[in-house]
Amino acid sequence: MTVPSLTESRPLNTEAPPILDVRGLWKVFGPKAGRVVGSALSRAELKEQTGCVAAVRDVSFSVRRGEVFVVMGLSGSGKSTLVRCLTRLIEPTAGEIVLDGEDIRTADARKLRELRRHRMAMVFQHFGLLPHRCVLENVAFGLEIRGTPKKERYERAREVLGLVGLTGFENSYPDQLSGGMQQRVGLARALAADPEVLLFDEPFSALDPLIRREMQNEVIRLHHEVGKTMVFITHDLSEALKLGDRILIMRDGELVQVGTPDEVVGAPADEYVANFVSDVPRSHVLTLSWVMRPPLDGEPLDGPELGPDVVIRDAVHAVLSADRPVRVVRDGGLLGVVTSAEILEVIAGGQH
Ligand SMILES: Nc1ncnc2c1ncn2[C@@H]1O[C@H](COP(=O)(O)OP(=O)(O)OP(=O)(O)O)[C@@H](O)[C@H]1O
Repeated sequence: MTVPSLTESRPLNTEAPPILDVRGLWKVFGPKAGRVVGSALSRAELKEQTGCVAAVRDVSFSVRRGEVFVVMGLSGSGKSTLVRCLTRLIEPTAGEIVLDGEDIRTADARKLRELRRHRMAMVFQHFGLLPHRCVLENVAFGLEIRGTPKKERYERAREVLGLVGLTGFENSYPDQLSGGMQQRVGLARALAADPEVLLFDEPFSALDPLIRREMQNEVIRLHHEVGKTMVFITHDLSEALKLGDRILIMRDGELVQVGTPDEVVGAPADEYVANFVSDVPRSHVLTLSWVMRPPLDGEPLDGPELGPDVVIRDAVHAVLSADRPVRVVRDGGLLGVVTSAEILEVIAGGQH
């Protein structure tokens, strides 16, 4: 598999308050859907006995402000349904959705429109651009609907086009642009409204691999630059590991695990996740905190220092070239030590 590039470890800000809280969310398609909520039957049994499909089953999670939160799972696992439920593009069958203190489930039509236009913008796989409008007008479209005066909305559109690297293409039409560029326009359009949360529904899966990687890097860069909260759907594990601060893994509508990339790879919740991550080179994802150990009696403690969030791959040279154990230190406190033995065990272990 493609190896995610995690040269810069990104310690998660666990202090950040949640911006989005989802509790006990269900979406059941089919007749008398409400009756299926709470059922312990498997998806297949439910389908057979009730004719209903439980696309999302009792899913709860919180997204922290400024986080890139990835929802990952195989086709049919319920990712799109889950994310569409967040803005009620699909009406949930049961559960709570709270955005920054506001209950989305009880929002009226006016509030919902405002929510979709201003607060949670979606970037779709198939761009959804207006073919007869130029790039500038496409990006300004959301602001136009919102009643923003022309001068102001064009100014904002130019600003976000600059952010996504499309300055100079304002007057082009969508069919004059490559897929990657069209998706940049989609991204700019979502950013133009300055939403609190950006939702991405498999935005890059129609792009060829090189462009896809370029767009992933673009998302990382934009995230550093604008610091937006992002909920990103993908079925691609390497994309999830590359982009996610945390990853929610779904199977058959259910949440299987939520964790940071190193948690998902280092401590898979079950066999399903373990199989998923079995091809990931552990040294590229696990951090020193996974391999450090307490110092032994008499072991020298004046070796070089590294932080616990440094990815093993990036620590290899420092650890192997040190003639003393590397001290793993946070805020001046010694957490443990790492020597060549621990590093080589991960590398020699290959996939395991
Ligand atoms: N409108 C609908 N009516 C009935 N069943 C539906 C409907 N929409 C989705 N489903 C079913 O719900 C389940 C979850 O679908 P969903 O599209 O959310 O999965 P996904 O993980 O996003 O898959 P993909 O990556 O293929 O889009 C699937 O079994 C799908 O067939």
